[in-house]
Amino acid sequence: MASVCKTFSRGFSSSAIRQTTIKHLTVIGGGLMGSGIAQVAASTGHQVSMVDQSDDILNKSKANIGKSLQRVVKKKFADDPKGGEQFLSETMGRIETSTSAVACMEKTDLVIEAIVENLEIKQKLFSELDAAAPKHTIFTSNTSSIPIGDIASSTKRLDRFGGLHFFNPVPVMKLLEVIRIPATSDETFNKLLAFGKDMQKATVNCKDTPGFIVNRLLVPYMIEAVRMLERGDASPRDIDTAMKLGAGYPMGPFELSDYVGLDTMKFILDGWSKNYPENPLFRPSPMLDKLVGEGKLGAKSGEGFYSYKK
Ligand SMILES: CCCCCCCC(=O)CC(=O)SCCNC(=O)CCNC(=O)[C@H](O)C(C)(C)COP(=O)(O)OP(=O)(O)OC[C@H]1O[C@@H](n2cnc3c(N)ncnc32)[C@H](O)[C@@H]1OP(=O)(O)O
Ligand SMILES: NC(=O)C1=CN([C@@H]2O[C@H](COP(=O)(O)OP(=O)(O)OC[C@H]3O[C@@H](n4cnc5c(N)ncnc54)[C@H](O)[C@@H]3O)[C@@H](O)[C@H]2O)C=CC1
Repeated sequence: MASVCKTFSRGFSSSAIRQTTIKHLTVIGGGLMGSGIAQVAASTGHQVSMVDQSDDILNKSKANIGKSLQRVVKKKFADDPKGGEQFLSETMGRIETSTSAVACMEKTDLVIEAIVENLEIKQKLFSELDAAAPKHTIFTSNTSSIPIGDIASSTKRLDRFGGLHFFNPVPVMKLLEVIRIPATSDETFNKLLAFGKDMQKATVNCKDTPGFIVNRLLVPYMIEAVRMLERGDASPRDIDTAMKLGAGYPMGPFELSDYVGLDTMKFILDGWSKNYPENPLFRPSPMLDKLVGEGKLGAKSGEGFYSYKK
């Protein structure tokens, strides 16, 4: 049943017709991506359960969502502070937190998984959820690089499995890649596309190919920048300046690497170099391995290619 819902997300109209019957979703992982997905889902009228491994992490995730919403409110409600307060409290009120994904399954229409980029851990999670979730519940992963089919193979609901790949920062980036595996039913795929519209994202249809569309092009570009640094051809600052001023990118490749997380970059590269050893674009990077080994994961850890310590 279509219903009218007020939405306030950045850059879009303030009211929209709801496209889907997805009312409740469970976002698993409250990190960089999960918290952004939970925020946008709640601000577009969905009830959200956000799951992570501890209450400590979840409290930080909620605090980050609060900060990000303040930025939205500052802009959208510049002349209406009361409306801004109401929007903030209503949005936060739609997000509940839990340390048990299984416990959230009973009431959920859609699962979006945004945990660590590791196939075995994702498969273990989904096989547990498959046993607990109602029949109609659709499962999706926000993976950057792992084949959706490999993750889905841990469940018995291949027709109700797909990929929803958001971009960082989720409240700002307008794109959503919607991925289908051969077994995804038309009904599921159409529901995912409609959900993307409800989230006020522009959707593109993707096959389950490595990196889908964006990362198949972006990962080789970012790793080539690291290899340029490894060869001593130019400094991170000069490479970043060159790509921003010479190619119009909002961030240079080193700023973006620190922003997405060097651990995530390494997980992607390790997976692809193992699966496609013949492709030189995907071979490991000693510099990336060293930084991650030293715990330098980018902005989130205070240091990566650049330092963020105050
Ligand atoms: C080898 C492996 C590599 C791949 C790894 C996998 C990654 C993936 O799977 C897929 C990805 O996500 S790839 C990353 C995609 N994201 C990008 O490329 C971001 C590039 N950067 C930007 O767009 C801007 O610098 C950015 C928007 C971030 C910041 O913009 P500015 O520099 O202009 O800074 P601000 O003036 O602070 O922000 C501009 C407007 O955006 C609002 N904003 C920023 N962050 C926000 C946030 N977290 N929440 C809410 N609002 C936010 C900010 O308020 C401002 O708004 P306006 O005042 O309206 O302009
Ligand atoms: N960082 C980025 O720019 C992007 C990342 N992605 C993908 O999104 C996923 C998450 O990435 P990030 O948010 O960057 O990672 P992150 O490291 O910021 O957050 C991951 C969260 O998952 C939690 N977690 C790990 N195992 C869990 C489990 N079994 N149950 C519940 N929670 C668990 C962790 O405690 C952590 O809070 C990955 O698959 C990544 O490839 C997709 C698009 C962009």
